[in-house]
Amino acid sequence: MSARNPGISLDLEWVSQVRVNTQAVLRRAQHYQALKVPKERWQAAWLLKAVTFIDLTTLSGDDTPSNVHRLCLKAIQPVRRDLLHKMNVQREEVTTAAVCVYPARVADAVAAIKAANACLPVASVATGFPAGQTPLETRVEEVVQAVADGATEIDIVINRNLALTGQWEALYQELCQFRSACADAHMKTILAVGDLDTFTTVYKASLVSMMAGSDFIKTSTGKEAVNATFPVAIVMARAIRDYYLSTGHRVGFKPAGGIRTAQESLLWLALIKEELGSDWLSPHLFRIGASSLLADIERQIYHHVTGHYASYQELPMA
Ligand SMILES: O=C[C@H](O)COP(=O)(O)O
Repeated sequence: MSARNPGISLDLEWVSQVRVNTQAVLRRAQHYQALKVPKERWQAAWLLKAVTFIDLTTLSGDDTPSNVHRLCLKAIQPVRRDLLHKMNVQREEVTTAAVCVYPARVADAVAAIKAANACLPVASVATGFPAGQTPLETRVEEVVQAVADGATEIDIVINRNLALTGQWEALYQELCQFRSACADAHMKTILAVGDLDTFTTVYKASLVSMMAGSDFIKTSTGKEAVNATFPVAIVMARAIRDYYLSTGHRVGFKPAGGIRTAQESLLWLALIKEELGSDWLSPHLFRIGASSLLADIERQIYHHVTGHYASYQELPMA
């Protein structure tokens, strides 16, 4: 990965000056909603690119070593070999960006990837995911344990209470503790935007998370009623841009939750390119957190290559 965001001292004056123009954000979001996806012949290439941004995720109560093993194999080879061959792409060139699992399944994922002789980051959610309502020591310990088990990326959730009540200093301090518990592992900070009250709170929480040294800011856990939306993405992307212009540190963006179709994934790529520029179209700075998106992308690629849609047995791993 490229240089990490080291964070900066908490700048409460900057935080207090933030105002977001809701109408302007909603108008901009309509622009993305109405965008046309790339023409058929470019589409498959963009879809393959989208695959490389996916944090292939399973976060279910019934996760077991065997379904995590299967998830890892799918992440290592996300698109059928013969389909890649027909597109003149080497299979080594296409993996997902990472797999993302609960802390208790990190060791299973690390073992599965090692057994497959592959190299792929394992991300663990942590800090009392999804609600973040456990004592601070427990949340910090969870990060330490996930790193010890081999996670190289930690998706932490913020304490929404602190954001909703404007306790920015306390939030900053908690996040600094998580960042130091992450050590060399990259920290993705989940704002759980569906639980926040206004775009201004989303922008302020983004800013404080970046000041505390987050490598990525992420929209959602996938468990809130509202997850990744274009308006909220625009607000977070603008916070990332402002932070970069002011500090020179690039922070990544990860929309997550409810992103399920190939078409949507292409609109997300367009949004990132327009809001943050091509530099952000790299797995170092952009991820899509999704559990079922890959299946639809592979189906669309299959259609592109063969001219018809796959039946279940033709894409059994999807
Ligand atoms: O971080 C990733 C999300 O939990 C995935 O959400 P999803 O199951 O709606 O794709």
